[in-house]
Amino acid sequence: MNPADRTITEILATTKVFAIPLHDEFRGITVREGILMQGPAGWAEFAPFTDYDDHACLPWLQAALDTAQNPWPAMHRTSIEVNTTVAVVSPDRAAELVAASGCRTAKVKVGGLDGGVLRRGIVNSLDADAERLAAVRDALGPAGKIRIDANAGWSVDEAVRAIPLLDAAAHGLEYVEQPCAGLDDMATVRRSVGVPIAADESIRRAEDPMRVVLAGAADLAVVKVAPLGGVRQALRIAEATGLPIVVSSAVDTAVGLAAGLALAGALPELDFACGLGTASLLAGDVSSARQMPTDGRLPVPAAAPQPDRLAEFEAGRDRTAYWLARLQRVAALLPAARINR
Ligand SMILES: O=C(O)CCC(=O)c1ccccc1C(=O)O
Ligand SMILES: [Mg+2]
Repeated sequence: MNPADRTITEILATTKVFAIPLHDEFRGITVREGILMQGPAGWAEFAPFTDYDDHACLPWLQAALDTAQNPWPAMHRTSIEVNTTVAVVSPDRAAELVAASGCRTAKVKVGGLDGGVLRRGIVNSLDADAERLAAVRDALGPAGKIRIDANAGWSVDEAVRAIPLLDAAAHGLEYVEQPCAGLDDMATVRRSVGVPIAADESIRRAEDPMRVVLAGAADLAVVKVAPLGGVRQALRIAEATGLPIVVSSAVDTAVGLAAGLALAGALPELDFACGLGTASLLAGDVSSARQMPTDGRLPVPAAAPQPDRLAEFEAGRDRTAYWLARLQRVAALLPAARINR
């Protein structure tokens, strides 16, 4: 075994499986689960959603191994402005969460769905979305910014109808994240509405993120460390798009959020608040060094924190077995040159 492969084997032997309850259901989940692992550069998180197949989990593992093995790249700033993230909750709850966050930007889930799962019946939920947005505007005040995320839940017609309506309800939207699934549909919506469009799933699940740019599908790119294969890889992709970047979390623990903050810190330009204010979605965390925004900002970390609270959130026997088996299957997919030379 060469030294790099030996380190990978050693890192994969340090795994701890966590399970943390969420305050409100998000993306159809109520408990966030995943694996932490430790390498020479520190702790790293591997927590692909359970609906991802093994192949789709590969970049998530490469990202974790990269974090465990290598220090962050050079930083261009010391703190990051973040949005608070509002799940599909009641208007009162949305206002309460936004007010408590201290953030000046809120990202609100819309489209009657909360995550990548398509759920039709948008006609019934549009009113609820509008009411939630009005409540968030009240809580933020006129100077605050509101962005919405439809998680690809709309057809072109639905998006073109919903966006002006929600823009009015929010008294102005900063942008709409992933209104539709397809690149051509995104481009059509982008040409048809007066609100900027951000691509998330179109970047994160794509074979080639550059197709978003070629299709004219977005004004901004949402970039997440884990699905793009690590901080360095995400940095390369972000720069290649030439678009303004919003670094976002996958509802990570303090360990995963540190990698997102490192990416945000390393970007040469960063003009929009990032989606890294997600710690408050979790009912607890693996580390006492939680990434909770102060005045809407988070510090850029020197390294991922120690998971000194892990014992409180250690997963049970069955879920631990599930995650370790999953990790083993995904590790077997690592490029051969890296694992058994
Ligand atoms: O961007 C944010 O504010 C939080 C991250 C977020 O919304 C998210 C978290 C997990 C999975 C998907 C998404 C998403 O942006 O669609
Ligand atoms: Mg999104």
